[in-house]
Amino acid sequence: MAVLFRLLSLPMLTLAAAIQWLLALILAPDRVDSYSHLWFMASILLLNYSFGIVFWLLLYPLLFNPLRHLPGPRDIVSVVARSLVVKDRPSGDIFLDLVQKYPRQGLIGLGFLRRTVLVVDPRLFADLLVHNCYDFTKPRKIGAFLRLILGDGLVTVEGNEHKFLRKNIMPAFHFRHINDLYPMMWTKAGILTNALEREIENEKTENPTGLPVVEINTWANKVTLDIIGIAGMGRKLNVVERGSDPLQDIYMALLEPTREKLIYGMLSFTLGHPIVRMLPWKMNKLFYQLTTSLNAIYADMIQDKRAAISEKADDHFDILSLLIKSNNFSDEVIKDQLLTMLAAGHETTASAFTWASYLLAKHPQAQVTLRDEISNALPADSLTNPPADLASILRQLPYLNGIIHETVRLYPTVPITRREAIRDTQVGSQFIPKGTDMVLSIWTTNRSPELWGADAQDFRPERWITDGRPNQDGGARSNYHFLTFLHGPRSCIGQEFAKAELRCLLAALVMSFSWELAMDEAKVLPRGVITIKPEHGMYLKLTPLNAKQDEVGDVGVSA
Ligand code: HEM
Repeated sequence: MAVLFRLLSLPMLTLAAAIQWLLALILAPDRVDSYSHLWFMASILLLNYSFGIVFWLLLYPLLFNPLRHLPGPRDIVSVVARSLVVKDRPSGDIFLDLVQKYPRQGLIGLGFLRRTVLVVDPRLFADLLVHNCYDFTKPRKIGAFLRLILGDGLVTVEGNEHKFLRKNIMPAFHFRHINDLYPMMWTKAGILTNALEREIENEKTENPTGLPVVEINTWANKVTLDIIGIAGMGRKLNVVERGSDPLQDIYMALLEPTREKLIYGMLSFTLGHPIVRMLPWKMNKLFYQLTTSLNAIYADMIQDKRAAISEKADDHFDILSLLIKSNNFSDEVIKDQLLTMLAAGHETTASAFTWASYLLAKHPQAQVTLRDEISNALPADSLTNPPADLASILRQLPYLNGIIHETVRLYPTVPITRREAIRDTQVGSQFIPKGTDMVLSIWTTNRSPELWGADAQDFRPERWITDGRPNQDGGARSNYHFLTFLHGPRSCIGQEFAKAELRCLLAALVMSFSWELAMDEAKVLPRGVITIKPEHGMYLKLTPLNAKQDEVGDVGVSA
């Protein structure tokens, strides 16, 4: 099949036309001379290309494609592209509709040419994500787009380069190391609640008759950036206290899900970014400027860190120190890892925190239950005076952990992922030819009634609790029914880090405020090119529970 693809590709058809023209010149020069050479060549090219078009658009999909028997829609604009720009409903729901339309299928074929496959049966995920993991890579067009923002970091590199990097970065995400980060995360959570109280006070002063309302997603981005700033680079960014930071401004501008950005992402995924980059479109300039600024900021940070390490003024165990001290990587490679860690490590968790606040606003009783659980487990002054075993207390709280897992089940920050087969391979008993685009809808799997039962779409933190203790599978029959962090060698390296952050942030928030939604619920729509966040922000009315707490001190990390 791979040979067929190569033989009938555009360059090969062009080469064949050139060879036919030469042969004609040698074998029948008189007949060729009776036409203009240009006209003759154009006719041969047209003939070859027409054959290519008939083959690829008709013969291949109907007679030769090994995926032709798969059930599924044969639309010209694939559902994958349409899902990015769908209006008024979550993009992931389009795949849920599809799975309902083609019930009990392991694989669903997509698009007219049947070059894309939606993997539905969780038993097949193991082949894609674990057993034959390195037979698949991120699709080239998507990889090129991701590289704009994430550089050649852990998310975008492939094969042996990926194995080597992952092994070297893994120690920063070790269980013990995450445990050591809890006090810092807790302090940052306290700083956030103080900042929120101040914002509410300011709003009350400025507008005494109005309702003090807070847009929580922006605050979530600030606090998670502060946390990854320390864990990733040993840097105190202090965005929550300072109100803004160039890094935060750049990430907001890059990842804010506007319609124009969604269309830009969709076109880059379908046509390829090199083509989109040639269009006279202000988005190209914007992306270029933002990513150039990011690269410059990280290059400076690496210089500073190298200087601190060589002066022995750095005893941190952050990701940047770890990579520099390993002596395995150039500054360029390290910069790309920072690009990846900072983006993958703050926006994702910020979004999960935002969705958890939303779900708790919609379910006031769950908020009360969580508050009771936290106040029974932690002393009242614990925001300023945390217990020594904070990490183990928070890790064992059933309702807190249930809320976190249920939130990321219903709102997986990365709702869809794709892979391209880089060689002929197999998923279950289905032969997958090289070049096939495999789609995994995390959103659909996590919300599937077949896998999670009739209440799959409901918010039920209790499904993550067994005999009063947190469980890890939500009562599902297989790990593969919960895909939020994926599985296997390309699973999320930061999942325990994210859960630790969410435990601290949610516990601190629920200890300090009660809250309700302060916007029209119809406007709460998850949207984004790579990760999802609320398209119109998340406005909450927060009511402080206690008198203002003492200012929370800063963490002992030097810049
Ligand atoms: C709720 C929060 C998070 C969610 C839902 C999430 C989800 C994911 C998913 C689905 C992937 C696989 C993407 C793919 O292959 O298509 C992934 C990979 C990754 N995540 Fe996360 N993530 C979260 C938080 C974090 C954090 C906090 C960090 C770092 C501090 C992080 C770092 C990474 C990295 C480096 C990869 C690439 C791993 C590899 O390919 O080896 N993530 N994440």
